[in-house]
Amino acid sequence: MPGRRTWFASDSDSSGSAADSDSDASSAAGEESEGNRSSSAVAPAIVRPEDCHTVVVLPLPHQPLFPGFYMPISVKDPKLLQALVENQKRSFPYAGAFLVKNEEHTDSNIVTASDSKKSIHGLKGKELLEHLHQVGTLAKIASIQGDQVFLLGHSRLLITEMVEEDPLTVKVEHLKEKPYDKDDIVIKATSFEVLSTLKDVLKINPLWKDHAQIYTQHMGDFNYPRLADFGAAISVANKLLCQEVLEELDVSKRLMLSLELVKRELEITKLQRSIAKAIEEKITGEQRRYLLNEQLKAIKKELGLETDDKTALSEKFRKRIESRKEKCPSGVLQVIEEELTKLQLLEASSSEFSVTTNYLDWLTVLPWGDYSDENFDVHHAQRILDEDHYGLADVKERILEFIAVGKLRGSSQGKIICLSGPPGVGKTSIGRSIARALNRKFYRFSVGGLSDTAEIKGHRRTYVGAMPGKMVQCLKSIGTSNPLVLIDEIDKLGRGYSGDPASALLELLDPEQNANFLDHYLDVPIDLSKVLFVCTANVIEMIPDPLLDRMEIISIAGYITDEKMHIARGYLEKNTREACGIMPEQVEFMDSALLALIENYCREAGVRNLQKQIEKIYRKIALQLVRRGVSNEPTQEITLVEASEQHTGVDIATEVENKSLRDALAEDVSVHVTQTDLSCENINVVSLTTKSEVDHNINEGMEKVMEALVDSATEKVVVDASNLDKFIGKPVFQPERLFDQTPVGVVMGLAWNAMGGSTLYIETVKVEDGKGKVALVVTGQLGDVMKESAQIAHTVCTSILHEKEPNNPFFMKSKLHLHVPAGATPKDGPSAGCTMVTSMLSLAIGKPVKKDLAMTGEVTLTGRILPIGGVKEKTIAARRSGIKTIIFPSANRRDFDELAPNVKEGLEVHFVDKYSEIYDLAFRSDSGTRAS
Ligand SMILES: Nc1ncnc2c1ncn2[C@@H]1O[C@H](COP(=O)(O)OP(=O)(O)OP(=O)(O)O)[C@@H](O)[C@H]1O
Repeated sequence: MPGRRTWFASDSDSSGSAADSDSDASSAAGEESEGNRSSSAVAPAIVRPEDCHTVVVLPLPHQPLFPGFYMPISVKDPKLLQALVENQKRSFPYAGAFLVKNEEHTDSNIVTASDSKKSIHGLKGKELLEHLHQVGTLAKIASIQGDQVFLLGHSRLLITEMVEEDPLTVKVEHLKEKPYDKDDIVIKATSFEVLSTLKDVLKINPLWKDHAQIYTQHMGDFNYPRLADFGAAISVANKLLCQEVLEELDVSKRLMLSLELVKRELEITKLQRSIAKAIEEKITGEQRRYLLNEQLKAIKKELGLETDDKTALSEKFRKRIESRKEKCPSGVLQVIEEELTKLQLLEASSSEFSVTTNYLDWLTVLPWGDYSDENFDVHHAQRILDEDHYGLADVKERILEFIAVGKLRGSSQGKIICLSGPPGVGKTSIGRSIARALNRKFYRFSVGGLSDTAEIKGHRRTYVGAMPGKMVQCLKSIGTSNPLVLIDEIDKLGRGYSGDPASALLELLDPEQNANFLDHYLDVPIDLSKVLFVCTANVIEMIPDPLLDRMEIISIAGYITDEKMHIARGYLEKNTREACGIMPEQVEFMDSALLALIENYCREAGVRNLQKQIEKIYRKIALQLVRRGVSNEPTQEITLVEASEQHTGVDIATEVENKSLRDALAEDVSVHVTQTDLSCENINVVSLTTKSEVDHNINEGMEKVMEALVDSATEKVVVDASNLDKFIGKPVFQPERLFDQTPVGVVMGLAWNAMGGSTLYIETVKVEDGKGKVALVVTGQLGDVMKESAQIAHTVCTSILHEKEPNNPFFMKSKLHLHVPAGATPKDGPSAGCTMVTSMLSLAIGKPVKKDLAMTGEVTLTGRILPIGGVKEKTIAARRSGIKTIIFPSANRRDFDELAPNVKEGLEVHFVDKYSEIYDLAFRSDSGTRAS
C-alpha cells in the first residue's frame, strides 16, 4: 500500500532537493553516531534542521512520518500550501509533520486520504492542534507539485506552543533518543528478533528488500534506533502503535514496540500470501479442467467415440425421421432438411440454436403418417359399449350407426360427435369407450374457460418459451395420427382477449379445413382429418353456432331411478368395492339401501354423486373391517404370525394389543361375541392369525372364546335402508311433493336446466279485491321472460274465464300474487306459461286441479300452447315426484315418443294445442284425450 505508506526515494531524485535530502539524511545519521558531522555537508545558505524551532504544521492522516522515509501528502488547505511554497523559496524547506489523533471525530471521517484532509482542513489553530499528536517529525519538503508535497522525515519534534493560527505554526523542541548501552543483551536480542522477523517479511514480500537497501543508502548502516524506526515504518498494522514508536525515546522499548509491529506485519503478509495462493489455485484448477475437457473431447472425436453437439443432435433428428420418411409429407421433410442445415451454421451457445433445436425436436417427434388399425367391428363395439355403460340404448345405437358407416366407407372421418347432457351422465366415459371400441388412442383436453387461441393454435416461434398448441401436443404424447380426441366442456369456451378461441376450434374441428391444420409454432400443415373429435357439453345452446352447425349432437338426458339402480348395482358398486379392496363376501349392499340412496340422497340426473356416496359407504366399510382386524393382505398375516412366534408361551392377554379384546378375554367375552352392532369395533382379529399360538397357550375354555371371536370377525357388513344414515348421514333431499292433493290456486309445473329436470309448484293467492284493484304481483326470483309469461298468463286466464264462466268477475276486481318456490333459486323461461294460467284459473273458479297432475308448455296471448325443451328430463322428474298425468304441448309428441318405454311406463300423457284443452283436463276429470 504505497499510497498510505511512507515512500523511499529511489536514489538522489536527480533534483536539487533530492541532493539536499541526501545530505540531510547523512547529517541526521551523523547526529546520532558521530556528533554534528553532517553540518559541514550542508550548504551554508540553507538553514540547518537543528535550527528550526518554529515550523508550519502538516497534519498526517494515516501514519506518522519516520526519519529517513519519504512520504507524499496532498495539501488541500491553500494557505498552508502557500506557506510551504514560500518556506521552500526562502531556503527554509521544513515543516512539522504530526499525526492526527485517532479520535471519533477524525476517525469516522478519515476514510480516504482526501476525506481525512477535508475534515482536518476544516479545523484551524487551537482546534487543529488539539487533534494532533504532540510528537511528530521535522520534515524536509523535498518537492511540491500542485498540491502534492513530498516530505522526507528528518528528526523527532515535540510541540511546545502555538505561534500562529492559520496556517498553524508551532514552536518545537527537537527530541533525541535516550543514551543506551550498545552491548545491552536485551537490546541486542530484541534487535536480532526484529531483524530475523524482517528477514522473514522480506522473504515473503520482496518489495521491502529494495526499501531496506535504499534506507541504508540514505541513513548509513542500521543502528538500533533506526532498526526500530524501519520496522515501524514498513508496517501497516496499527498507526497508534507506530506513533508510540515515534514517541518512544528509550531505544530498548522502541525496539520492543517495533518488534510487535513487525510480527503483526509478518502475519498479515502470510495471510495475504495464502489468500493469493488459494485464489490462484482456484483459477488454475478451473483452467486445467477446461483444458482437460477440451482435450478429452478432441481425443473422443479423433477416436470416433463422440461427435460434437451439433452433429450428435442432427444425427438424432435424422434418425427419428428416417423411419417415417416414406409417410412424412414432402413439405415437412424439406423444412426439416432446411432446419438441419441451419443448425450446422449456428453457434451452439446462441439462442437461435436452442430455438432451432426445439423446433426440430417437435417436427421430428410427431407421428407423421402413423395410424393405429381401426376396428369397425360393430359387434365388438357393442360389447365394449355395453361392458362400460348401462342403458343409453339410443346413444349406443347412434355410435354403432356411426361405426357401421365407417366400416362401409373404410374410414370414420368427417364427423364431430357432441355428447350433451347434465353432469355425471357419462359423457366423458362414453368418449373413452368409443375410443376403445374403435381401437383408437384416447386423448382428452378441456376447453372450459379457455380464452387464448394460442392454446389451440400454438405460439409463434419468435416468442420466448413458445409452445405448439394442444393438438400438436396431443399427437406427440399419443404417437398416432388418428386418435379419438375428447374436447370437454365445449359450451364453456371462454371469450378470447387475443383472438377468438371458437374460430380457432372451428379450424381444428371442421373436416373441410382440418386436413391442412396450421399450428403457429410448427408452421407446416398437419393432417387432422383422420382424428375423431368427440365434444361434450352440458347445454348445447351455449355452443357457438358455427361449431354447433358442424356437430352431430347426441343428447344424454339423465337417468331414472330404475336406470340408476342398474348402474349402481352393475357398475358403480362393483368398481368401488374392488377399488377399496373389499371382497364380495365381506359386504352385503341391499337393494333397499341402493334405492334409498338414489331417492333420498342422489336425485340429480347424473350418477357422479351416486358414485361419490357409494365410495363414501365403502370407505366406511373398509375402516370397519380394518378396525376389526380383517385383512386381505397375506403379508400382514405373516407379520402377525411371526410376532406371535417370538412370544410363544406368553400369556394371551399380552399377545393382544387391543384393549377391548383384552377386556373381553378377561371379563365377560360373550357380551362382545353376540353383539350384532355393525361397527364391531371391540373385536380384535389379531387372534385369527395367532390362533395356533393360542391353542398352545390357553386352556379349552379360552379356545372356544377365540372361535366365537373369529366367527364374529368374519361376519358380513350389511348396508340396508335402515342403517344407511350411519354411513352417509341424514338424507339431503326432502320429498319434492309438498302436497298430496294440491290446494286451490296451486299447480305443479315441470322445469329443467343443465343439472336435469325437476318439478316446481306455482302458487297464486288473492291479496285484495274491489273495483279498480286489478293487479298481479310476481315473486320467486323470476327472470324477464318468466315475468312476461306471468303477464300473458294473467291476460289469457281473464279471457278463458270469460269464455268458461261469463258471470265470474274474479279477474275484474282482484289483486293477485303469484309465487314460484323455491324463492332462492333463479328461474326463467316461458315453459311455465300454461301452469300459471291454470294456477290463476283454479283460484278464480275455486277448484283444485286434478290429483297427481303436472304440466308444461308456453302459452301465447291467444291461448295456443307452444313446444318446450327437455321432455325427457321433465318426464323423469315427474315420475320421481309420483305424478300420474302429464300435459305436454302437441309439438313435443315426437320427443316423447322417442323416449325409452321404461321412462314412459305408467304415465298418462296428454298433448294439447290450445289452453282450453288443458282447462278440461285439469278441472274436469271425466274429459281429455289420452295419448299414451
Ligand atoms: N350408463 C352408465 N353406466 C355405467 N356408468 C356410468 C353410466 N353413466 C355414467 N357412469 C359413470 O359415472 C361417472 C361420471 O361420468 P362422466 O365423468 O363421464 O360424466 P360426464 O357426463 O362427463 O360429466 P361432466 O359433464 O361433469 O364432465 C363415471 O364414472 C361413469 O363411468
